[in-house]
Amino acid sequence: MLRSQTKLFALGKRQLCRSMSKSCDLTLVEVDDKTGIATLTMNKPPVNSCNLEMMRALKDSMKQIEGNKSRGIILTSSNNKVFSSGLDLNELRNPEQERLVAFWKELQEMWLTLYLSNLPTAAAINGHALAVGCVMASACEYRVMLPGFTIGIHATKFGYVVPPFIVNSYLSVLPRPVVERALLQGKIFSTDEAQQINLIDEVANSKEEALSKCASFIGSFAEANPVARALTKRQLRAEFARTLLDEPEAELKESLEYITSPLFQDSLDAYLAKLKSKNKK
Ligand SMILES: CC/C=C\CC/C=C/CC(=O)SCCNC(=O)CCNC(=O)[C@H](O)C(C)(C)COP(=O)(O)OP(=O)(O)OC[C@H]1O[C@@H](n2cnc3c(N)ncnc32)[C@H](O)[C@@H]1OP(=O)(O)O
Repeated sequence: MLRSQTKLFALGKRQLCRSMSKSCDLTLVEVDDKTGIATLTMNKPPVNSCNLEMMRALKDSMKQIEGNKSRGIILTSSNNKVFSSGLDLNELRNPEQERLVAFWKELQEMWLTLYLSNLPTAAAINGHALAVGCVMASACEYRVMLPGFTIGIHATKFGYVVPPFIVNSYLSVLPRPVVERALLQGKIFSTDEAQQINLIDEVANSKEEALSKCASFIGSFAEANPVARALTKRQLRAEFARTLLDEPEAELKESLEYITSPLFQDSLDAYLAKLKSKNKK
């Protein structure tokens, strides 16, 4: 069942099929009646930062789409400047333990749901995709990005030791030496740079074009048996998901210890202050 903060639209009929929410809709799902492809739009102003509720809405939307027998998922953003600014840093700052546990579990589950989705997945990256924003795009099978934006995992710049499943997200797209350098530098790539290293597959000049290229990619599996495709994908991806499938509690414990450490909290304070001061100048 759809959880709150998610809407399901049927594009062909242009009508709202189902809405469980009277508050802000963090995700929007539109299914194209002709192609059967679902577009999952992140819709959390101002910059699609992923707090607990956002990640839950994303996970639930993906499950809903899978349950509706759609042919594929295109992940995109309602903000034409920002695809996603990654984790909501406010969730990590002086966190309350119970919420932090729920938050981190939701990150693990949301990533597993996307990374191991039975359906073909593609990201129409119509804005900056930073940190977990980049991780979500990398978890998809195909990426189309608009020019003039940035993408990358810069966690080391704000004092975070990148956890293995995030490293693996990059490793499933990029060669190991490139991953090592990018993560250690906290490198953020321009659209052109991302295309040069194959972090993205194509560049599109508009969101419509990006969605269309993603739909063509998903359409390329028309001849594949969906069950065989899904099981083969799972087999190919299982190794990189192993830590979270087998030992989520261990990963959780390690991440929580790190997030609550003075080393990380001090770095985060400084980073957040810098982020806020940008808007006061
Ligand atoms: C714990 C680590 C786990 C694993 C390791 C690897 C993964 C890392 C985890 C993450 O994902 S941490 C998130 C890191 N993300 C960022 O550092 C992004 C920072 N944001 C930006 O660079 C910019 O906001 C932007 C390029 C995305 C968009 O720029 P612009 O359109 O100019 O918007 P503003 O900068 O004015 O932002 C509006 C508003 O939103 C606040 N904000 C932005 N990003 C975040 C965020 N990730 N979490 C919380 N809040 C965020 C920003 O401070 C502004 O707030 P005001 O109150 O000043 O309006």
